Amino acid sequence: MYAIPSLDLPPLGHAAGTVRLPGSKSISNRLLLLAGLSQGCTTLVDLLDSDDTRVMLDALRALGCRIEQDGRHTRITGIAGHPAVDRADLFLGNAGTAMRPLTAALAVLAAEQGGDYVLRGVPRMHERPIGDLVDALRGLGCDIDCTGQEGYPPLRLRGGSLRLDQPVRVRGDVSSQFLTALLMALPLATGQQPVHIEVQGELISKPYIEITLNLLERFGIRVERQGWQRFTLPRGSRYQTPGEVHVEGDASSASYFIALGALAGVEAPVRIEGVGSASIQGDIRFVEAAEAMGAQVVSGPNWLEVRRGAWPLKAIDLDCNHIPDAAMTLAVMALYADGPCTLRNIASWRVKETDRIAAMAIELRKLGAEVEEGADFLRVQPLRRFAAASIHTYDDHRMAMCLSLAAFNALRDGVEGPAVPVRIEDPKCVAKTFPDYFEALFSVVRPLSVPVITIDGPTASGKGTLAAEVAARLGYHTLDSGMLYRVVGLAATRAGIAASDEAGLAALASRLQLRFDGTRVLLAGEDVTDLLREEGAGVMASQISVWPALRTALHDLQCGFRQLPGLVADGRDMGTVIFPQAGLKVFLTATPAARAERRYKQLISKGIPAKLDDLRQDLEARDARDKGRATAPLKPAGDAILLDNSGLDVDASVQRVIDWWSERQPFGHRAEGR
Ligand SMILES: Nc1ncnc2c1ncn2[C@@H]1O[C@H](COP(=O)(O)OP(=O)(O)OP(=O)(O)O)[C@@H](O)[C@H]1O
Ligand SMILES: Nc1ccn([C@@H]2O[C@H](COP(=O)(O)O)[C@@H](O)[C@H]2O)c(=O)n1
Repeated sequence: MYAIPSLDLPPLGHAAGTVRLPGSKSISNRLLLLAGLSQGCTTLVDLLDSDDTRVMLDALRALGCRIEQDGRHTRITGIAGHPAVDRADLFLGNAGTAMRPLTAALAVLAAEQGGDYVLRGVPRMHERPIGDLVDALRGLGCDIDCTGQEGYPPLRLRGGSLRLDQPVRVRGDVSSQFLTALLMALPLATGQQPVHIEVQGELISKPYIEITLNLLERFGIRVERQGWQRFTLPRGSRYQTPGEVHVEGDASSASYFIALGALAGVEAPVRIEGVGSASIQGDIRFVEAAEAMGAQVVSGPNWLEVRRGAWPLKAIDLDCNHIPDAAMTLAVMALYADGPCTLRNIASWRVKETDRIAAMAIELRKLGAEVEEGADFLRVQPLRRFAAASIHTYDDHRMAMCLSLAAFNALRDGVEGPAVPVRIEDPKCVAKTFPDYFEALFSVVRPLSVPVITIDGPTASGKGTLAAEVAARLGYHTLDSGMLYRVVGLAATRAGIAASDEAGLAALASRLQLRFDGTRVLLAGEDVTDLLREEGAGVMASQISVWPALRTALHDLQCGFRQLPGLVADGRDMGTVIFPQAGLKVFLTATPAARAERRYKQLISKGIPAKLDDLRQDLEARDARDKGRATAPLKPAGDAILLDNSGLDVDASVQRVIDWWSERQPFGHRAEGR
């Protein structure tokens, strides 16, 4: 996950390959609550691991459920309808799928068994209406206080007396989650008689109710329904664990990769695993909308393969009531259409993680699009000239994931102006449902060009430290090229290959069994990181790095580090030889005295004995050899910026480089958090 203030997506090209989806959020949180209320142990396989499921798990633990997690399996021992505590203060973040059903379940439990429960969340959760559910529960006899603003969380649930002679009445035209909450909670009240629910108004998002009914049935609760207006929970309904349940992939999350296939699956399809034609999720019908726009889709029970069909995409005018979450993806696909796209019946977007109609209109306009917004619709004109935009994401995972699709602007035929990057602010908001979304995206797209920053300079000038910090700030990969020469030196010593044997060293380099595990370097499976950092390894590296054949043998390996979303490479010839097209080249220096002093402190702090004078002599000898060699000598690239950090600390050096990089981006000032 990219826990950085913003993530820059360079213009992206064709896509191909396989993505495995995380578990469905809607199914995960429903299953968790049902398992938590059941008697006995339920094993959930492939449960979504995200912010929203974590708050639900925490709440269940607080109520007395035993939870064990082991790889793909989550085992929940339920409370059999009897919480271990009669008081709890539960924090539910911004998870509507936790807040609504827990409100209903705990309100009923508090009324039946006594109790005092507080449910709260992040500030946005306290702006998301829950009044219709509270009214329904109050009508049932539950005692509920809205402790902030009436009709919104936080809520305090403390007792009451259930009145079951009348049907429970709930509005269905704002959010179907209120009905879902009642359906999941009211089996708790069926001890003496059946319980009836009457929906007032036209029920929206019916597919989500179908998921609820399907999962209730797996837990032994057969709801009788008359149309979509009246539901009956039979007398004596009891949650019975089905034992093991597999959580299918998230169909809303699939929408981004379905769109990806429609936009960029040109030479090969994008394969999506975890969800398919047998899905019980309503958002699987996003496939039909994508097909209407021209996508070519083939499917199996739990997989989809999508490739580009019509191009540009075909404009649509669609009632999106049946796919409220996935429909957001259509708003960005509309930029690539052959005419205006109209998405109708999307009023529920206004009460989601943010007001999604307003947010989508604002952000699409930043890209240059003409957008018309109404109370319950959005009309988006296709875009010929994309502007580089810094996309605000409103703490809304779907805004981040949808708008990432704007980075495919170079693929639009007849697009005017240059291909532009897209900046996604607060990219970690995807943690709500798809923590590794950007990693998954990067694994299947081919970039037009991956941004590179090079940092070259003499020994102990701080290149590695600077490169690592800059990369961490930007979410980029790193290449410590000196490490590659060091590892060849170590392998050569072990294999008895002399430092003078150019051909032997080159052959050795091309068959190295190297693996990187975070910052650790594994040579034929052995972790040699600490050995490589020794000064002797640096001196050996400097001796062998003079050989052109060895440098050639390592060339492609180094280029392979250039991966999305970007690379910071440090060494001696990064800017001059390996990445001559880098977007920013820094030549980092410091006085020999400063460098020797730093290296001395570095070694001493690791408990390695060292003498300052010897270190200075060694590094000056190494500099001379690196500068004096015929091939790829140490020198600044013609277009490098010189940075002498003798008097700058690490933070100041990092800030300089970030500022230089930001100046070269088309977004204005870098977003530094919100
Ligand atoms: N600006 C700085 N001010 C003070 N100390 C620094 C600065 N930059 C780096 N250092 C320290 O200097 C030491 C050497 O830094 P680092 O290992 O990053 O250098 P390097 O140029 O990558 O070295 P080498 O070429 O040997 O790989 C480290 O202990 C690091 O913390
Ligand atoms: N791009 C590079 C990087 C390093 N070298 C040689 O390796 C030696 C060790 O490098 P460190 O950065 O890890 O200290 C260095 O002295 C160079 O001789 C190189 O040639 N090209």
